[in-house]
Amino acid sequence: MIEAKGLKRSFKAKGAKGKTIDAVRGIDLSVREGEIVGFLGPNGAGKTTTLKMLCTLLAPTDGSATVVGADLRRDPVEVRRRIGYVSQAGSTSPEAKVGEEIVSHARLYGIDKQVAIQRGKELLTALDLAEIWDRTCGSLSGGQRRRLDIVMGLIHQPRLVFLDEPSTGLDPQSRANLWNHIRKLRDELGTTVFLTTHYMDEADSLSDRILIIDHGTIVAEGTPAELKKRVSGDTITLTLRTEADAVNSGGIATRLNGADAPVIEANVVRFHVPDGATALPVLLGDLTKAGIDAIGVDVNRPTLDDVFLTLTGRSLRD
Ligand SMILES: Nc1ncnc2c1ncn2[C@@H]1O[C@H](COP(=O)(O)OP(=O)(O)OP(=O)(O)O)[C@@H](O)[C@H]1O
Repeated sequence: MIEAKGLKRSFKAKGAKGKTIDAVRGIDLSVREGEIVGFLGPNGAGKTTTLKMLCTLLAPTDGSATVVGADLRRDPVEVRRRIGYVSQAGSTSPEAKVGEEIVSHARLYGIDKQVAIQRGKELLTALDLAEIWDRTCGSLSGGQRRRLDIVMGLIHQPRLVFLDEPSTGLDPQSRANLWNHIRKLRDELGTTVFLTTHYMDEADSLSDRILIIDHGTIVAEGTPAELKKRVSGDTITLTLRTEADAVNSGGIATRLNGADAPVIEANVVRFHVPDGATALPVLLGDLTKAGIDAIGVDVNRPTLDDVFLTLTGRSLRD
């Protein structure tokens, strides 16, 4: 669906003569049919610039790409026909009726009015919006409007859709609902989805594969589970009855396969193991054998923020 090599985009910095900002510094990326790929990075990392290049809205300074089989530089018109693009700002005007917006948008792609009405109604139903055809766009909730934006982006049946920060501004319930609908689109229509986000929970729960971008460069890629495995493993936190038990437990913990040096604070012991789920029964067995009674145990899996922190030394939240 996407094959990009050395994509680069620089901007002239305002006010500073001759100075340039390297927003995207030569990235390679590849997206397979049917995948949901999340492009995750902090503000200013280069996500929107990359997306706009792939959607033909911004010319690359260097590099090349094929998008749904069409060459980005030589055949941008064909790329545009084959993709859907849902911008952060959305594409509906508040006073227009939903049905009219859908039909006039479809007409831009040369779609016959009757076909547009039929497809529009099917897509609205698929996104749980069956009843809104005659409503004005401005009367919809934030979550409904985002889903309507997606309907507009899909009206010409693209095989690949780009979503720029799809859930920005939505409450937690509407975000989770939107994610379910995006997954359903992929499952039922087979639409490939490429989305940008700076929310790690969005990337984590929605993406089959994540590309992490920082300062215009892709710093890691993989499934959410693969990326988290790159962090020093799971954290086990043991709470014991006494400080002496904590010291003894620390000694037992170091004998676990792949465990790092434990940090002991009063009656709490904290350390990392490659896989908490397999280490825990062994640890609890060893503690029982030593006559030590743990009063609390927690296993925490790394988050994508831990991944970003390990890779860049900064938090995604900063
Ligand atoms: N038209 C422009 N002129 C000058 N600089 C720009 C322009 N567009 C983007 N930049 C700069 O390029 C860098 C990357 O911006 P971009 O919008 O791609 O980041 P982003 O990861 O999408 O961030 P956000 O999450 O805030 O949307 C930033 O430093 C930004 O200030």
